Amino acid sequence: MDVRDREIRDEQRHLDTVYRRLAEKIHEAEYLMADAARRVQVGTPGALAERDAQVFSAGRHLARLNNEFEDFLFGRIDLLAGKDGTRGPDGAQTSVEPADDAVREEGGVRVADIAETLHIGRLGVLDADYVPLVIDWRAPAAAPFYRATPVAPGRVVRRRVIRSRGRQVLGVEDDLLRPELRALHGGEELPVVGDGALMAALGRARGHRMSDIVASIQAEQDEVIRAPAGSVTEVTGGPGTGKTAVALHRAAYLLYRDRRRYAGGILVVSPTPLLVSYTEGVLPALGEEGQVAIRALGSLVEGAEADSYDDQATARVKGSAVMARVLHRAARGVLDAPGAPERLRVVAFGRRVELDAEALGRVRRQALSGTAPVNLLRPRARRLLLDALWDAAGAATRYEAQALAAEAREAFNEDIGTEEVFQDFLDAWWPEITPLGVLAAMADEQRLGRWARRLLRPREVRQLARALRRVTPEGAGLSAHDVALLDELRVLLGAPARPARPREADPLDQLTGLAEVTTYADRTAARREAPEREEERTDYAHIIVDEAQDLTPMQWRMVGRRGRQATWTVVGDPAQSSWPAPEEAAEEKAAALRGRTRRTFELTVNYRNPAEIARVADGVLRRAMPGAQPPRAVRETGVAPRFTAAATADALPGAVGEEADRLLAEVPGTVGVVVPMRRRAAAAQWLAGRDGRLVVLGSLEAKGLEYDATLVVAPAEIAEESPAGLRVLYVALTRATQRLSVLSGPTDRPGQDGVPELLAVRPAAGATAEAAAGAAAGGRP
Ligand SMILES: Nc1ncnc2c1ncn2[C@@H]1O[C@H](COP(=O)(O)OP(=O)(O)OP(=O)(O)O)[C@@H](O)[C@H]1O
Repeated sequence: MDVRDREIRDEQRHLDTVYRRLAEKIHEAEYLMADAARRVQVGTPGALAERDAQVFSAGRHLARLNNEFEDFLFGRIDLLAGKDGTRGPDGAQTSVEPADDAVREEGGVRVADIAETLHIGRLGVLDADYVPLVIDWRAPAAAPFYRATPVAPGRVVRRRVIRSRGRQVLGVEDDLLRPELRALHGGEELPVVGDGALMAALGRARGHRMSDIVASIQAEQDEVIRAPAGSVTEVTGGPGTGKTAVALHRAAYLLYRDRRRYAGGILVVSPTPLLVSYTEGVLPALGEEGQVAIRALGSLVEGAEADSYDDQATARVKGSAVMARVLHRAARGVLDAPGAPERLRVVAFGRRVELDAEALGRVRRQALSGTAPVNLLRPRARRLLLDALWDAAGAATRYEAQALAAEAREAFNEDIGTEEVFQDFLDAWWPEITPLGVLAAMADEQRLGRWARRLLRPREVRQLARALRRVTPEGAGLSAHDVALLDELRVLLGAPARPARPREADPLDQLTGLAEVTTYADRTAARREAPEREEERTDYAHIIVDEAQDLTPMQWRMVGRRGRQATWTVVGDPAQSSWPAPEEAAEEKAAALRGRTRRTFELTVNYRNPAEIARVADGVLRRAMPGAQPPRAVRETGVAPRFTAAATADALPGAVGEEADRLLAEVPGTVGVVVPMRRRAAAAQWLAGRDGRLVVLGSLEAKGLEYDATLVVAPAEIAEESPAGLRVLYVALTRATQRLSVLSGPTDRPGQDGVPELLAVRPAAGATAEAAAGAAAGGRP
């Protein structure tokens, strides 16, 4: 048996022990649940509360244990003795530095004994004597697995990544962090097997779901994941540096550190529904089923769901901060609807009393003064109308005695206020306004023009009104930018009564037969929560914003409302921004983060793109943002990107089909075809009926996603779609993990080598001619 097989066999033994222990724990949890169920009949509140606590913790535990993990156990570290030998609650030594006598000299060789071996997995498991069989990856004792480097190894001698599926160990890969030592484990030399666990992970085929990176988190990423939750953790880094992966692992880490505070209270904001479905599986794989809300920007408002896209010019108008002022005027002005009643007539004191348009206008203005939400001002408007009628009736002069006047006034309010004529008038003159109702009113160019006076240009008014005409009264045809407007309007109008919020997913719900057993805690919580359901949820404890560079000012306002008390993790890359006015967004971002202190991190290594692809993308980055530093690609595949061309628009469908088929044949996993937004629907037809591994995307939809192979179609058109077009093209070019193919369209002007003009590598400032020539060679077919 060779060393590798022997090591695999040893790890298999350990995994078997772990599963035996897990089976015992599952058995225990089931017993506790059954026991609790038997006590359902006992009625005292104390007994109920105790039973509920027991059901809850047993249920949680059972749900997590039953979670089918692909690789429950994935790591191991072999450590020298710690400096002071103290142990933490998980049984592992806490000291990061080795003991002074951990290493000894023997005949000129430095020798050390392994004093502690820790296995790292998705959950912590103790044996019956409280000795750790597996350490949870988020526990402090697991940090050296991710942090140790040959420069700063701490106590770690060997780091091992264990590849397993279900209950079977498939392989091991070791890194030796203290190669200068002769390390002994149980008197025998510590073997080292294989290399490149990280490279193996990076090279694997991609599916339609993102995988977790728990077995190969790198040191700079681990620092972000475990950063203390205070204030704002801000992470920048180029494409493929793991920002999204790190953000999701951070959510799992925060839950582990302080579940009481964060359970159900973490919101992850993603730019598109595509990215939401791509990333959705990561947290369940980390054992955090249903604990975190991942939402697209277009799905943040309950009852509204974005299902269409704006062109860039319209998006610019809708996203701009000035919209907040336009909406403020619209929310108030919308009451002056065409056809609204212009006169109020009632009978008081036996004669007719009337308020004309002018008087009504005065009452309206008075009612609307200040900033209170319009729908909440109706009672005030009603009161002011009655005041105006009372005055118009000359009633004040009829009563000399004050007490008499007050009494008469009360009777007047009662009589007139309950009269049908008055109530009908109030309903028509001050109806309850919905956010969608205001958007519909804004689709009228004339009215919008009034509300946008001196805020928007006539061309922008026309554009905005036209775009809003697409939205139906039921809310179909909304874009993600409209949803931010709706959110703003909800605040300006005052939230109308909403359907009850669905209960947070609870691990207990996953247990068969328990969904119908409500617990004491549930019942009291439901009672406590009832009044809050009327309002929009604004109480997330932590908000994670992915692709933060793309949030418009209006979107920052929307997201900010959901985290007034929250701590934040904000990840993004300015070089990938498709929003053309970053300074404007920075202001609203600062307001959303409420001046909290920021801790910034930068990720520098591109784990997605092979160097050959990164070189082509970097050329575009230099055009898009001169001086920006691209991340460092760590892999080479030896395959250069391919450049082909369709000289005319007619040739495009055939060329796209041909190239897509070629890529499907070349890679085992997914193929993404990125086309200019306006060609999205057509391209889907060109490629209809192909393998399910193939996905067609508009340029703006590619954000955050990745594919084994990417075909970028008509790069010049993508670059010309908007002022931020070059950055959008940069995004498209950085999606592939294996192959990149670029198909020139009619406006691309490819050179002799087939490389479109935009992608031809220009020398970087200060670079030598040879270096530039070398880079260009990498980009040739
Ligand atoms: N430490 C790691 N081990 C294995 N794979 C990793 C690691 N870090 C990142 N990756 C992989 O690299 C790819 C890119 O990660 P991710 O999508 O999180 O990057 P990103 O910075 O969000 O990129 P973009 O800015 O382009 O959206 C993913 O496939 C991810 O699984």
